[in-house]
Amino acid sequence: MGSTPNAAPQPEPTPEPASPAVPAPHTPAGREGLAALLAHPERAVVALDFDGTLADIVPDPAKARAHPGATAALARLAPQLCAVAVITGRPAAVAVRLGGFDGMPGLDHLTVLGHYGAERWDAATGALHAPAPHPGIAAIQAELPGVLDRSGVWRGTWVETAVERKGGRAVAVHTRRATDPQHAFETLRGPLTELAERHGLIVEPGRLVLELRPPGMDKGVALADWVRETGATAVLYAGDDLGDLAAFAAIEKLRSDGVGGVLVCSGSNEVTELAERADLVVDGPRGVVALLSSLADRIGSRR
Ligand SMILES: O=P(O)(O)OC[C@H]1O[C@H](O[C@H]2O[C@H](CO)[C@@H](O)[C@H](O)[C@H]2O)[C@H](O)[C@@H](O)[C@@H]1O
Repeated sequence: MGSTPNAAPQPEPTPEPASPAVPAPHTPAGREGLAALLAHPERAVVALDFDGTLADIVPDPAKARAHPGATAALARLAPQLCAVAVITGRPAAVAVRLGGFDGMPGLDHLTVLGHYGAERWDAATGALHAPAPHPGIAAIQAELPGVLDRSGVWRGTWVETAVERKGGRAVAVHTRRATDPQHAFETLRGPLTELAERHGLIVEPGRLVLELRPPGMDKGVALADWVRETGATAVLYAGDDLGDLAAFAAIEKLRSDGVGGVLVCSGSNEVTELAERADLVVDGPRGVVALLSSLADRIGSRR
């Protein structure tokens, strides 16, 4: 048997692209937290914010969706960890729908803590636990048109789409589509704070949004309770907005109690406070997907 003289030369097989390394935190505490997570992933948890972290920011909140690849990356990582959660200002059911989480293989034990932790949805049971609406919300909805009208900050078109009703449990006033979004945000902040306080509510400022919601819960309380419930020895949290600072503070506290922690900022030019406190800054939701994928690859390669 000789070789076939006229056979076309076979191309060299293309090597599998090497999976990118897990990005290194720039702080010693973050490196320690990541080392703890990688040493015992089965005892580690990952929690993520939704808008701006798992989903790109878009002008219409109803049109937000998980960044392409985000849900799949989380689903690949989740079975290798003790637990994963999404902690969001959205109603839990809305985040589940926008994220495409329900029924996603790999996310069968996902927990979604909505309304800053006041609501809870568990993929394992499909059950949604939500408190009764705060009575102040109905009063606010009635007074809000007058307050917005008196502020005089819009040009007639955006105000109809500025109010997000959030299932009757909170009201978010968005200024992203105003003629001058930052000016509208600053002009509305005082009157909306006065309105909220008069009805026993608080104002949660976010990325060109002022949310009027019940007090008594925040992402820090929600994250700390959930981490305690899982018994995790390491936790990574990723967020992008001011509401995520409470979760960062909770991780700093957990670290002082001996739990490894990694603070990840999904970077943007709209909010700088998180980047200043984070152990690792990634390039928005795209960077979060890359981080989740690199963790899934790294942990998976050792099994
Ligand atoms: O905790 P999160 O998951 O970050 O949710 C916080 C608020 O995010 C949403 O608003 C933001 O995303 C919108 C869609 O991209 C964008 O239009 C808006 O400017 C952002 O502030 C959401 O609409 C709010 O209800 C959430 O409370």
